[in-house]
Amino acid sequence: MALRLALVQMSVGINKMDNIAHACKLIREAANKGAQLVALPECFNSPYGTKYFKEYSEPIPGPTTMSLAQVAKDCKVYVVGGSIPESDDGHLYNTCSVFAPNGEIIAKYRKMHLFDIDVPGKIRFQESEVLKAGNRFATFNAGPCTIGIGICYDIRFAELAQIYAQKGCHLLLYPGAFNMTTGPLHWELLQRARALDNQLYVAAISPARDENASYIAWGHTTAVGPWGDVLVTTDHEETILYTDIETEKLKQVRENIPLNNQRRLNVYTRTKPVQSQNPTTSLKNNDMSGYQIDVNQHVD
Ligand SMILES: NC(=O)CCC(=O)C(=O)O
Repeated sequence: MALRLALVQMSVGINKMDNIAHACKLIREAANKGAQLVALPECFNSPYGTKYFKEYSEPIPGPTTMSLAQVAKDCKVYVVGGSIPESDDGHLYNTCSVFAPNGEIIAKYRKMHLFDIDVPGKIRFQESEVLKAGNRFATFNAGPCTIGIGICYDIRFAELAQIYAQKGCHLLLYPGAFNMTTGPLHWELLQRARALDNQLYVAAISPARDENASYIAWGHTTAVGPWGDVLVTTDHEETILYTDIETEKLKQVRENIPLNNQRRLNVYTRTKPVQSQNPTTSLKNNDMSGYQIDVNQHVD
């Protein structure tokens, strides 16, 4: 049994209500062409940039998610609502909501790894200046598939994908907006790496490129199979890509190359986090100083 997926590489402008209406129109188009699950890009109701997030933010449920809930219900499709700037309790998050064909929100994921990079002379971006990171995984079931959600920069963290694989995911969806510096080399490579590491499907959904935007997206929405093969991809214009997710393929690849039975977990166990020496300070969410792989460990 297969799940027909539509990946919507949509143009995003500065008018929030127009962006929402455009997303709904494209979801209807994909559903009319037989898609059972329609996925939108990162930050589809707002231009992508720290200066925009507060102005475009809204609670969930709010105008954007209520519109997506309605279109999911009208079209009887799953909708992976890319991401939007979410406001909650005085904080902003980069959040993906997932809707069932009856319009209910069945999963919500807040970007866990914020996009903070500095490549001198090329790109500096610090999501953490305005956003707070989420701490929760999000999976849901659609037909034969279990699906895990990450957002853009999250794809760089192999651990997240591995945890989703352990949770039984067949497909990982990453709404994303890579840039013109990292996109050309890293965007597809990371999708293929996560797919191959975990022997599952991966898809990443970008906005279409707007050369006049302050942040220029790479585009190239893509889906990769469990063999690491690119199933469908595109350049940077607005378009909708379609592909079928066949859960049986995972079984076949995992029988051919049985990584899951061959891991040497006893050899490469992680040590537990050490307690802070100073009782007045505790480990922050992103403080990995207490974690390490014991490189001297060996098992005879
Ligand atoms: N929106 C993002 O998280 C961008 C991530 C990105 O471009 C990267 O290189 O990583």
